[in-house]
Amino acid sequence: MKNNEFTIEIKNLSHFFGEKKIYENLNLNIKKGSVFAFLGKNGVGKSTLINILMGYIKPKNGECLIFKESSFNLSIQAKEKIALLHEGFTTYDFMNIKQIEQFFKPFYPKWKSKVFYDLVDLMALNHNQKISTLSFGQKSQVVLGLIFAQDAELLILDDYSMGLDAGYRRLFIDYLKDYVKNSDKTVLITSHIMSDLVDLIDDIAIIQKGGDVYQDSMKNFIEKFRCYKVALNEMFEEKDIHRVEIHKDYKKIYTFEKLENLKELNVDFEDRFLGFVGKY
Ligand SMILES: Nc1ncnc2c1ncn2[C@@H]1O[C@H](COP(=O)(O)OP(=O)(O)OP(=O)(O)O)[C@@H](O)[C@H]1O
Repeated sequence: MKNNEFTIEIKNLSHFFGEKKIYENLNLNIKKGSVFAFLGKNGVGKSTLINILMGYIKPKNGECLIFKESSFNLSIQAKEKIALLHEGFTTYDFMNIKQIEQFFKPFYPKWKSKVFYDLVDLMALNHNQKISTLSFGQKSQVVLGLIFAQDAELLILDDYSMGLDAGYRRLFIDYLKDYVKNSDKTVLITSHIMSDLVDLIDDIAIIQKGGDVYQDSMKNFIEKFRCYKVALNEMFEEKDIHRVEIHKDYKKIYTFEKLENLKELNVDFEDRFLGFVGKY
């Protein structure tokens, strides 16, 4: 983290779809130079937040600031500094690889053609191949090339992993690490693939159905949110327990408390995340 400036400020944000509450009075600050992950199960409102941040949806209440400007009314100068990868992003399918690079280039003052071709050429495709004829994963790779080539100050990646194979996903994460290293670039990321993310992320917000949001640094969450394996008949005070997971011969207790005389299990981030939000 480079300083105390915020790239994104979300203030008292509330949003509903009809009767359905997505958030109520959500407050989040995303520090300049940090990687922030917005996590949660399917359908809790991750993409909705990104839609609000990009000005596609007007929230019922509250405001979001990006580079200190209202997200609903961003200037062109601010938009030029944001690269957005949206879930289900479709490119201009009728163009070929070369044409799409040429098409995007004039919109972004800091465009880096080399970055685009470095990424795309890893697939060893002919630059004259039409986007519509690429496989789903190959399309995603072209899209990521278009995103990184923008050299944006703020990267917003909504479910970046769609369709990428394991090798390319890792390559992408390595690219992202380089992108943020020694720079003031800020990244907001949502993903369902947790194992990729742990080393990369500074801060997390875990959103739950009904709008409850947990916020902390990744480091604190991993340190403070504990898992214990205990006998089925062992009883605990409700205040000590975040979630109980019942197995055939034992149960797992997930908690922010340090429970004396119990053996803490060494679980990975994905287990902790699932212990926090529940599996189903
Ligand atoms: N325009 C809309 N009208 C009504 N409901 C909507 C609309 N857009 C989203 N929703 C609902 O709001 C909730 C949040 O949707 P959203 O797409 O933000 O979830 P998400 O966390 O990104 O999910 P996923 O992980 O599956 O991508 C869902 O229940 C969805 O059905």
